[in-house]
Amino acid sequence: MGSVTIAEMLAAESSAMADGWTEEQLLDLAGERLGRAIGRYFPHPGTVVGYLGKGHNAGDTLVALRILRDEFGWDATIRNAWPVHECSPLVRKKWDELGIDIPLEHPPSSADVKKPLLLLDGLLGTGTSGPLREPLSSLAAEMSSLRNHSGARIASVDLPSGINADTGEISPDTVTADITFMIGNAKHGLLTASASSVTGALAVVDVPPLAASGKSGLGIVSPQTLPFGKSPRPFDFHKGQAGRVAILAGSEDYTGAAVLAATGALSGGGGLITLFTPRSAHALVAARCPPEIIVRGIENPMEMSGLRYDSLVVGCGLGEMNDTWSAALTDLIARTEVPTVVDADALNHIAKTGKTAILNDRHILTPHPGEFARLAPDLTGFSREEAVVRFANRVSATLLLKGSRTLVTAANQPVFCNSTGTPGMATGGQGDLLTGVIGARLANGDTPVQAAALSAWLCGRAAEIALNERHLSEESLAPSDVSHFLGAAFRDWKSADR
Ligand SMILES: NC(=O)C1=CN([C@@H]2O[C@H](COP(=O)(O)OP(=O)(O)OC[C@H]3O[C@@H](n4cnc5c(N)ncnc54)[C@H](OP(=O)(O)O)[C@@H]3O)[C@@H](O)[C@H]2O)[C@@H](O)CC1
Ligand SMILES: Nc1ncnc2c1ncn2[C@@H]1O[C@H](COP(=O)(O)OP(=O)(O)O)[C@@H](O)[C@H]1O
Repeated sequence: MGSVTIAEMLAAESSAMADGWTEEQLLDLAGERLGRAIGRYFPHPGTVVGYLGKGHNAGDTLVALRILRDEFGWDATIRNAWPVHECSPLVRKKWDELGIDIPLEHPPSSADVKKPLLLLDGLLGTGTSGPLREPLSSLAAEMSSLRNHSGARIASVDLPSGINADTGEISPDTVTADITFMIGNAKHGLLTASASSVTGALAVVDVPPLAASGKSGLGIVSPQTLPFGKSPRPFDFHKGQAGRVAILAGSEDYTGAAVLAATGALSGGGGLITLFTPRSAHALVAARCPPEIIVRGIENPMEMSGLRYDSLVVGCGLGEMNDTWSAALTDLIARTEVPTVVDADALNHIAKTGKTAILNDRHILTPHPGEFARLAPDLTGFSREEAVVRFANRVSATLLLKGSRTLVTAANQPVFCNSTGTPGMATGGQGDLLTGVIGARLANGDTPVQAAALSAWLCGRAAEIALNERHLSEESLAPSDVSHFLGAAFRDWKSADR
């Protein structure tokens, strides 16, 4: 499903109203679902402060505050830009229903509130016109200061106040959110690369009467919008059906990359995982691998030919290769008959040898921006969205371009933006784990685009869940922590609980 423009969102609202929905029913439904989505995302209740403008975005926020207080145990309070009598009639009604008579007159003092402190940005929604004006810009600055100096987190309602939700253009005072809960549909401008610095992670709050399919070629990876990967395994399922994953990874210098890829394949649902690694690294890799992984030391990747597997993963931690390994790796990638994830040093190998002609629709390429620039130096002047489309069409492969807003596409397909993840993932090894998860999903029969999109979502979600553990922080989060929470991420995908 493509993301929507504001005009398409308003058309969806008109169509819902033509079907008999009232404005208030839509706002109540949106606000209640929003409140529950926030309550699940921030599972430890503390103090939540709703920052209110005067439009319906404030109305959604008021309803969500009620849900967070009554169903999730948060202390709820309000900071308002305008006196209640200047707000829209529906906002006044929702304010009454919340029953908070006295809003905060000063910024919440982090010393006096129950922690954690969560700020809901309900200053502006789709009724935004131009850059933030007073009194909203002062409240936006206050939120920013609380985030930067007092450990507050910010959840934006529908969009970060100050952004243009059609173009992604950011005005100077735009609120910087940790996560943005988009009401009903993903908003086109919020998926653009420039917007990710203020939206944070993204979530879609499912509001069925407002669901619309936009004309944009940009979609979002979320359980609300993608209809696969939700069914339980059949009761008589066996490991052969979960698939055999073969991984060619590691070297004396990079043993961990191989271990993480294998761990990703295991936690991602692979049935039988065999890790092939240079013989010189075998003892070290085997000692660090989970016991479920079969580890084979090889002298030459040609030893893998003729073996039976359902997906192949190549590249993590292979390092610099001699001529024999280079030639064999090219051969393995070119001749593969199963879906094959090409990552890290295998991508560098293709860039160095210029052999992009060996790529086809069986390949899933997973470059980070540096690797992508090496593969496609001529595309550096294009936006990320434009560059992935051009490159995927050029090589006919599936492409996952990593980043805070990871993109997934394939030849002649829409571009999907991942919605999960956190800056805590900026640590070496997160990509190796992801590669292994993709290998497992492919072995389970997902299409290349499904496997890449779901795996990016799962790794990002697992990282978010890990950060709710009190002993972890953005600074301390490691790929091995993320792997521990892949199971919880699968549960959230299946139940669309994020
Ligand atoms: N669409 C749907 O189906 C549903 C939508 N829903 C929700 O409603 C939200 C949209 O609500 P909305 O239309 O009331 O607009 P919203 O942004 O809250 O306020 C606009 C007010 O702000 C002001 N203002 C504008 N720009 C400004 C600026 N730069 N700086 C300062 N002030 C500025 C402007 O005041 P004015 O300038 O006109 O005096 C205007 O009065 C939407 O995002 C979603 O959350 C849900 O309830 C479910 C159904
Ligand atoms: N700020 C961020 N927000 C969300 N995801 C991130 C962020 N930074 C990194 N990631 C994710 O972490 C992974 C890093 O991969 P990569 O750079 O290949 O690491 P490595 O090669 O060291 O394993 C990618 O999946 C990327 O999308």
